[in-house]
Amino acid sequence: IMLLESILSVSLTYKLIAVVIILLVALMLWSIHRPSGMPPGPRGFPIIGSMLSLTDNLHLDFLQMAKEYGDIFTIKLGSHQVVIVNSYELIKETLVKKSTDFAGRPQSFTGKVLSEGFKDIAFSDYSPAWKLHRKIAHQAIRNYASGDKLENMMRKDAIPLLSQILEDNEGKVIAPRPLLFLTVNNIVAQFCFGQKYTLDDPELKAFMDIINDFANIIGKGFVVDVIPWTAIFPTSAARKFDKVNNKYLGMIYKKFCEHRQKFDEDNLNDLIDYLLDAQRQAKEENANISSLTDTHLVQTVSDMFAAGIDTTTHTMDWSIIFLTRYPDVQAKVAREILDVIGRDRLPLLSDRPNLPYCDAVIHELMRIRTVVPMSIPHKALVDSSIGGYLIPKNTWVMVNLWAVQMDEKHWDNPQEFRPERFIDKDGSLKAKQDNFIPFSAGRRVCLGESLAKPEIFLMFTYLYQRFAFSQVPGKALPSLEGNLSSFVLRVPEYEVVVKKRI
Ligand code: HEM
Repeated sequence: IMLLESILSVSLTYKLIAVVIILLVALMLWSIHRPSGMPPGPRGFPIIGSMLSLTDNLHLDFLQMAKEYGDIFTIKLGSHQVVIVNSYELIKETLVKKSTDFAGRPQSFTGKVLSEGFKDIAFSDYSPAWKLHRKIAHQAIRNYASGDKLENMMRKDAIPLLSQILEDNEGKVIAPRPLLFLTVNNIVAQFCFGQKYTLDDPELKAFMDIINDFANIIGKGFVVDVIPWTAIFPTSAARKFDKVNNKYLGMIYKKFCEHRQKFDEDNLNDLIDYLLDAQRQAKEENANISSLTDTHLVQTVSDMFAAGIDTTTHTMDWSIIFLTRYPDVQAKVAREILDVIGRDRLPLLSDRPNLPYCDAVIHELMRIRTVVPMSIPHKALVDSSIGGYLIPKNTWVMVNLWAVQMDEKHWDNPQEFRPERFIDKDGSLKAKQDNFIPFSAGRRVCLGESLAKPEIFLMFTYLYQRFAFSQVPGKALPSLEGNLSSFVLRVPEYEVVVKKRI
């Protein structure tokens, strides 16, 4: 009897093991299963999908994969099927023609922490609250950071400070990054909360460290964003991320509270004032303020601040790197500015139509090193399609802006830095071009485009009117290779020699 019992129990154990193995295999097969009708692509491994085949520079990986799988393909990242769209036509179908279908945002772990539960603009899903905050932020840009307001802000404070520092360093080797950060920070911080900084201000340094820390910690994303159950293993990176995020939000909350204390509805000066006034109006009208809580307001400021500084600083960094490598282009830019504007006054926004070469160089810089090359991930809000392929509801969709701006079918020798490609036969800037969408397109198009474009134009023309940048003697030219990290194509540390031009 004992022998029979042990045989039965062994076989029961084996049966159980067999059942577990079958379930695991089924789970693994299910995890790499792709609904039929979706775009083709690599199958990947169970659980991790194709994560191991990706580098930091996703835009380059995806461009390479498009050669094998086509302009639209599906890749499994952890537990998510992600559709990658690589051509202008298909991106237009996704973001413009089917704008509402794909206006969602994946509800990622990182996004949730950064946005205190998706109460911001950039990470929150398509919703009435998102629409409301986009509208308010847009109006605030129009009121406080466009046209004359922006021009005056830059001429009065941000640019003289930058000029002074560069003049003090005449003929010396400089690292432009902190100076560009200071300038852009002064513009965005003035717009957001009326603050100006000097280079040695500890608060400026704290903001700069926070933005660098975010870039280093978040990198291409956390595993937990694509394999959510790994959240049960708190990593040191996750702890560091929490710490930096709390420090950052703490600084924005401080500005917010200071503004609340001295709020005067008849004297609105910046984004925070404007948001507080929107909240006040909603309260007075007894409207539902569930999407105008203090957290929502702080999150709008946090988004504008974070999205507005890194992008523009790195665009200006790329300008110095390319124009140092192409001194003939730099000389031509300076000649055009001096011919049209002269030496005695600073450039104005109204000079733009008369500076087509400068405009073409800015366009070419934003084409060849688009600073947000993979945009921000989108999500299908309904069952839809792209290029005839099925895209089920909730699928993550990423558009490869880099692939569009490097498309050999549209751009002649796209790797070549050639501003003339944006100039017409009659010498003027070409009209709006297809295949040039550095700010993305459709409902989620960059909210700060109307601030970034004039800001970059003014900074660019101010800089090259007054200063020349050149290679540090005996040192290699700064690298043209960027590194994609938390959405931005970052410039590696670099140095140049600065000389006064006028
Ligand atoms: C060179 C400068 C900039 C570039 C190239 C750029 C590019 C982009 C891109 C590609 C997106 C993603 C659009 C999408 O999801 O399809 C985006 C979103 C966004 N940008 Fe910018 N950006 C720049 C500057 C700015 C500035 C100056 C601000 C604000 C002051 C800003 C605020 C935002 C916000 C809030 C979003 C999220 C919009 C939403 O989800 O509805 N950006 N930007």
